[in-house]
Amino acid sequence: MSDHDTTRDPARADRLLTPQDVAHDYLEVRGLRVSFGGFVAVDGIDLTVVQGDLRFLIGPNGAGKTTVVDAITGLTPATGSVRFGGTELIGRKVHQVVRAGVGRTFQTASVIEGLTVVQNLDIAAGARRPVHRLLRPRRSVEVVEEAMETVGLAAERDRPAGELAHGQKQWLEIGMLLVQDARLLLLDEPVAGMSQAEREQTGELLRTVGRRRTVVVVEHDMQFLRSFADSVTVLHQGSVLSEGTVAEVQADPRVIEVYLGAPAGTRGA
Ligand SMILES: Nc1ncnc2c1ncn2[C@@H]1O[C@H](COP(=O)(O)OP(=O)(O)OP(=O)(O)O)[C@@H](O)[C@H]1O
Repeated sequence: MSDHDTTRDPARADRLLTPQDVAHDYLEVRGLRVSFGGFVAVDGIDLTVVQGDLRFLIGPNGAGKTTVVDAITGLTPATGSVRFGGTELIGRKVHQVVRAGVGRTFQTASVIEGLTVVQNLDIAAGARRPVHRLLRPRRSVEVVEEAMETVGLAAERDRPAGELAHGQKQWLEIGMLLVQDARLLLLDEPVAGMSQAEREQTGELLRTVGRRRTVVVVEHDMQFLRSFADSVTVLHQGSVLSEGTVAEVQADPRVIEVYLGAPAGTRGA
């Protein structure tokens, strides 16, 4: 764990889930296809991600990374199959995908700036709570407290989210996914704009969270990827170009040609 990481309690992240929650969890994408008008943005992608394998999704600008996340989460119509926890997600509405245990963050944090950390988490906890659990606030309080510890924001609980540092807002968003019982987390450029110290803390947080959840990280930051990725999928022009460990992918001539060898600006770094 990083030197900066004094407030997190990894055991708490695990206590948010029961063994039954995670028994069948893995993401299985088959033949995923998305087209906008006549333009095919995602062209028949296969992707399998298991719990405990911190997967990074990389590729040049326009490769289709965000569109894949949009398709999995129901924001963009798609064909093919996306299964998580035994549930088919294609054709489901956004709120149904959330109920199936899938959560995402966006490139720009979407916390409610005028509300405090704890209020943001409370709202997120309520969003997915089934009606029969609305009458059980104590469990919700516990879940919120545990999530706050996990993401290292317990000391900031009563601060308005708008006053948080950039990195802290991203951690709050991840906390909001934890209280929603998200078991598949899809994170779009979580360390963009962060300081080095914040990146390290975020990496450690993702490791902790990813131990018992399925986590996919869309990221351009190669240093961050080298430090924290367990495995990598490289997209190019809507298809999977390469997949493997960081070392395997970095040594793949096709990846060097279209991505790693490209000027940093075209990688969106
Ligand atoms: N709503 C849309 N309508 C039309 N084309 C779109 C739409 N959304 C994305 N695209 C196109 O689909 C392709 C894939 O875009 P996407 O945003 O998924 O790429 P990306 O790999 O996430 O890129 P970046 O690294 O720049 O975020 C691009 O050519 C993009 O212009």
